Amino acid sequence: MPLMLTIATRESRLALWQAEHVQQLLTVHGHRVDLLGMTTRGDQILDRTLSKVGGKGLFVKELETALAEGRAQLAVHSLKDVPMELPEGFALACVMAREDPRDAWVSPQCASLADLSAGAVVGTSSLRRTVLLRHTLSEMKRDDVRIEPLRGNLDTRLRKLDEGQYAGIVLAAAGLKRLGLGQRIRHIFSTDEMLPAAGQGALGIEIRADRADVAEALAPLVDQASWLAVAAERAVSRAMGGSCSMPLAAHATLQGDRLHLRGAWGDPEGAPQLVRAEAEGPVATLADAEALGQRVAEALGAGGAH
Ligand SMILES: NCc1[nH]cc(CCC(=O)O)c1CC(=O)O
Repeated sequence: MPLMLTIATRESRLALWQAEHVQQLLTVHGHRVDLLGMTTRGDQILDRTLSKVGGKGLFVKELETALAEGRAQLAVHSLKDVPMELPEGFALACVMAREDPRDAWVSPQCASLADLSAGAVVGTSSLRRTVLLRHTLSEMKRDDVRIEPLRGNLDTRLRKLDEGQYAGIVLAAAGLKRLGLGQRIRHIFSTDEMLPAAGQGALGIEIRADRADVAEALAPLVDQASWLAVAAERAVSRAMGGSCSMPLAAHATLQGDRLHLRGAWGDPEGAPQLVRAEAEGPVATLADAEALGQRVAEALGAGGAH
């Protein structure tokens, strides 16, 4: 049955692209879809790293209020920014086909980390990227390179790079590609070089748990392979008490019916070594995928991650 739907969305260029993408797909399926743009606390606070001001929830709370009040029926999220546990009454109703999950190196001067001059500054605020970069730079004997905070939406981050505040920055390839900025990518880190964040590159759609009709409308947009992979990744974060204040990477790939999941953890204040773990097995359901995530989390914990 065709529905009249409103998508609550943040107003960054990336969030709007993502909301419009879902709007288009639902329109093709016969629904009438409007957008409701809103500013979240996470968009307003730009001077502190997210882990210090309350983490991922900052980007979704206002959107959830709009769902609760019936001003909107869907919220489209970068799954990476969605807390592991949704509040009572909300559900993740759809995970869509994943974009490139990897991290990208963006730099006007340096084709790769190897080109960085002595004492160069690299920008990122993600604890995960920080510990993975420190690990790689330490292996390259490049402890002179400094990693400094970089916040703001994609355009802001690129502007800060272009103003010369950083020699290079690390961003999700997915966001750059979605906004047609793929030509700014100098190098895409392989998942061996830099293990992605749980959910990176995947879009998730949140609804009110009591809206079975909306869930049904979203069913054609679901990509089950992507959902299995991100369910396993998010289970690693969840089992580790995850928030974005955790220097944790988790990435899964599906081959046939077998999911291969890798996790990595680093101590932001400690040695540049990483704790790594992986698991592999057949998955038919989200619960199977989550059990694999649980195993990797336990192995990371046994290896010293906390
Ligand atoms: N934390 C911000 C954020 N959330 C999702 C993306 C990229 C798109 C995605 O992962 O789907 C980004 C930007 C970035 O990390 O460079």
